Amino acid sequence: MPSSSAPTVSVSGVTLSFRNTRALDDVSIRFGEGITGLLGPNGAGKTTLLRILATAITPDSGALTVLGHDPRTVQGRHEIRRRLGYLPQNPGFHPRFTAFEFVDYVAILKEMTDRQARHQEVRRVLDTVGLGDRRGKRISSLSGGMRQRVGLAAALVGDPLFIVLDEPTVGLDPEQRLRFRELVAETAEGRTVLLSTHQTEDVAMLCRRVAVLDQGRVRFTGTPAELAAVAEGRVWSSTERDAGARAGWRTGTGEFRNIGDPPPGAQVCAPTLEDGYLLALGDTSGVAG
Ligand SMILES: Nc1ncnc2c1ncn2[C@@H]1O[C@H](COP(=O)(O)OP(=O)(O)OP(=O)(O)O)[C@@H](O)[C@H]1O
Repeated sequence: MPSSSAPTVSVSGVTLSFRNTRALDDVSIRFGEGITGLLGPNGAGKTTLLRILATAITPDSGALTVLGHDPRTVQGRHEIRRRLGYLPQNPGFHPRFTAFEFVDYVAILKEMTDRQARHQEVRRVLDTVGLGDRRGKRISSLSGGMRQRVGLAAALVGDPLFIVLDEPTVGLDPEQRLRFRELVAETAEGRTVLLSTHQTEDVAMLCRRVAVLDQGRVRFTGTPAELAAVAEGRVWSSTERDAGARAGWRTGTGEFRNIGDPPPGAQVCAPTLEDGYLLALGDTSGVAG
């Protein structure tokens, strides 16, 4: 994916299967500094791609570099891990850990051996995510939004250059989502962030670039505005459900919003990112870039 800055992550022809499931099929994507959104429905392969980039698993074939290092080599994996912040979908918090203990534990795994410097860093990242005054609280006693912030703090420890966030806004209420997005936007400065989500709102509000993944394949890469433009002239309203539409749904006004190829004389509407995303799913004609 072209970017205004040089790509820091480059994935080329990556394929990975789990038994009979091809989770990723010839995936190529490049991105640089700033936040790139990885949008896709459940089972699209987002987590699998993130886990590969986080050096947790290795693809069956294809090439990739992260910050100039190849995760297929031992040395490359080591170099990437030293510069990586990873918030997995289920961070596996030990419920009896306090926020401080959990982030400290992650800092130890990141080889921060100087206890005093490490504790200072743990306090810094907990302050960054607004949990400085809760650091002694057990994770089991924190709200979902606060737990996600503990996860983000753990991803930020050690000041990583590449941050991977796997569906970080799932389960958050609208206010928590806003707060979390703000935090991610602030921490993305000067870093490469890859954020997987199935919420187009996350992408619209946060991302400089976006890739759509569906059934293990890249269906689109570009800017959020370019993704919305995929639906230009392909969204129309009608009073009855339009059987010829690829998809249609009733809106708050009682009218139907349809996407696909509009019939002659249709009342065409301005497209949204969501329309572009829905059209990009499973539709590669003139879309993948
Ligand atoms: N460890 C595994 N063993 C077997 N199949 C797997 C494994 N991990 C993922 N898959 C399968 O690979 C496909 C892609 O899964 P993946 O979790 O990467 O998708 P996703 O886009 O992250 O979905 P979700 O939004 O539901 O997390 C799915 O069909 C999934 O069932």
